[in-house]
Amino acid sequence: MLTDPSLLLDRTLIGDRWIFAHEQASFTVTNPATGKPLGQVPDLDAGIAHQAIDAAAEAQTAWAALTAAARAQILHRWCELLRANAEDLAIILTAESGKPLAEARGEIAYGAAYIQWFAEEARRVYGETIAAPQPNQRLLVLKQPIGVTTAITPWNFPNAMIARKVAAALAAGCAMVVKPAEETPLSALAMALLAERAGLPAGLFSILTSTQAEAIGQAFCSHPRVRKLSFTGSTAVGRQLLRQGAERVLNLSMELGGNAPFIVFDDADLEAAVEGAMRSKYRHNGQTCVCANRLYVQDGIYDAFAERLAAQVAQLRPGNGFDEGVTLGPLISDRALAKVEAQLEDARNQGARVLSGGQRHALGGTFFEPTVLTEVTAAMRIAHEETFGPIAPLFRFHDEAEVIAQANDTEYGLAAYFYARDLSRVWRVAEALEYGMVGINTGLISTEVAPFGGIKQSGLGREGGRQGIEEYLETKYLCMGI
Ligand SMILES: NC(=O)C1=CN([C@@H]2O[C@H](COP(=O)(O)OP(=O)(O)OC[C@H]3O[C@@H](n4cnc5c(N)ncnc54)[C@H](OP(=O)(O)O)[C@@H]3O)[C@@H](O)[C@H]2O)C=CC1
Ligand SMILES: O=C(O)CCCC(=O)O
Repeated sequence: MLTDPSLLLDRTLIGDRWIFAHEQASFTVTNPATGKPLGQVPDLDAGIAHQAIDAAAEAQTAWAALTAAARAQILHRWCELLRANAEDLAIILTAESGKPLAEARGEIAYGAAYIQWFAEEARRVYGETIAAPQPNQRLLVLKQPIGVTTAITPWNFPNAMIARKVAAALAAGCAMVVKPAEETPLSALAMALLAERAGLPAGLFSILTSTQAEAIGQAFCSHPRVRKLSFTGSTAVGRQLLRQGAERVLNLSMELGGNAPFIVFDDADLEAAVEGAMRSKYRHNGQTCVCANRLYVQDGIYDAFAERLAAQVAQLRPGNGFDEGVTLGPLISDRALAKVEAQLEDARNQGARVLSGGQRHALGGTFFEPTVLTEVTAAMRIAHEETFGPIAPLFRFHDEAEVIAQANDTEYGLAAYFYARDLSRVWRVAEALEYGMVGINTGLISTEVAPFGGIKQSGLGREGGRQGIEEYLETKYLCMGI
């Protein structure tokens, strides 16, 4: 099935050494759509994490000493290889994540775009001079790479979440050791192989395939050479890593959970709002941190919106991501399925009405019917918890102040969306929403050129945009007497 079968790996790269699954403990990667095994990868422990970090420390100094242009050249080559092998990478990604092939192709393009972006940004790292308070002083600010960095990434974007961390780190002159999610290590391994083929020196990008997430997290937080940890995943694990990192005052970037409100005002373009809701809610079957989680619709168009949304949702086709016409894959795990079912049951018990879907899909496994719920209220679990699944709960609201208060009534602050045409309202609402990212009359906000990240308990720091490389740079002030 793959044009280049060597991209499907049963070994991982630690420093300059490829470690094979058969050499030691290993684990099986399965296709969530079929439950069938895809292969074995090494199950590495904290001891190997230390080795990877030591190798990173050894390689990083020489890497940082290269010119930005030289680092950029290797990143550009890596990006070209990702693009040249895009179809194979998308196939691997669909197989391990369940994402429909068209979405997987989109993710490979998205990941490659981050690598290109940071290859370009490598040459745009600027210091500054400051007007000195004394005539015999000169004050300067330098930017220097932070050093050895680590990352822990989730299963929902097995390529792009790694790409946007490691490309920024490498561009800045850092090395990175990555622990990918246990469910989706194969995309990460293919990326590492292509980085090696692009000429990236050994040690700068190691992949720790492992089922021992907690021990690896502890190794990343405690090893004295590690200067930074960048994490994407649940808020609960993010909090734990923040606590662990506090011991060494570790530099931490956190991209955590969301509970995105999607607000439709009476004056919105109804068709556009429905289309935006479909894109935002059902991307990767609802399993992204920026997916619409709570849909607030104003009284005047509530029924029309609900009816149109349900009609669109009925067109979605769950199935194996490799099958023609499939638009929704399975949920990633039984745990994810149980969470979706529990939220749905709670909502129903408290009076929500199922307009469409509402149960496990006839396909079995972890497939769930795309669902639209009406008459949802703030008392329900679904109003407060991230769903990470294909349920669109519709809340009814009357006025702007009320919906802003409800939208902000959450510990999360990642993405928010709204549809409105009145220009004054657009500004008011955009400014009042307590979120790191706001989509206005659009359901898709992600791009490599803009800063991605959240406020409140959705995270710390930004990825992508010109801000992304800053996360991997230290600021050094020089005070010179002359
Ligand atoms: N912000 C986002 O993009 C994401 C948010 N989520 C949210 O989190 C929920 C649960 O998803 P889940 O996949 O379990 O997310 P987790 O936060 O558990 O997993 C994300 C990554 O963290 C690793 N990890 C897990 N526990 C620890 C630990 N104690 N120390 C260090 N690393 C750890 C995981 O490894 P391993 O795979 O080996 O367990 C994985 O690589 C979702 O339903 C969703 O609400 C989930 C994924 C992404
Ligand atoms: O869900 C996530 O893990 C965030 C990535 C989504 C995106 O970049 O749009």
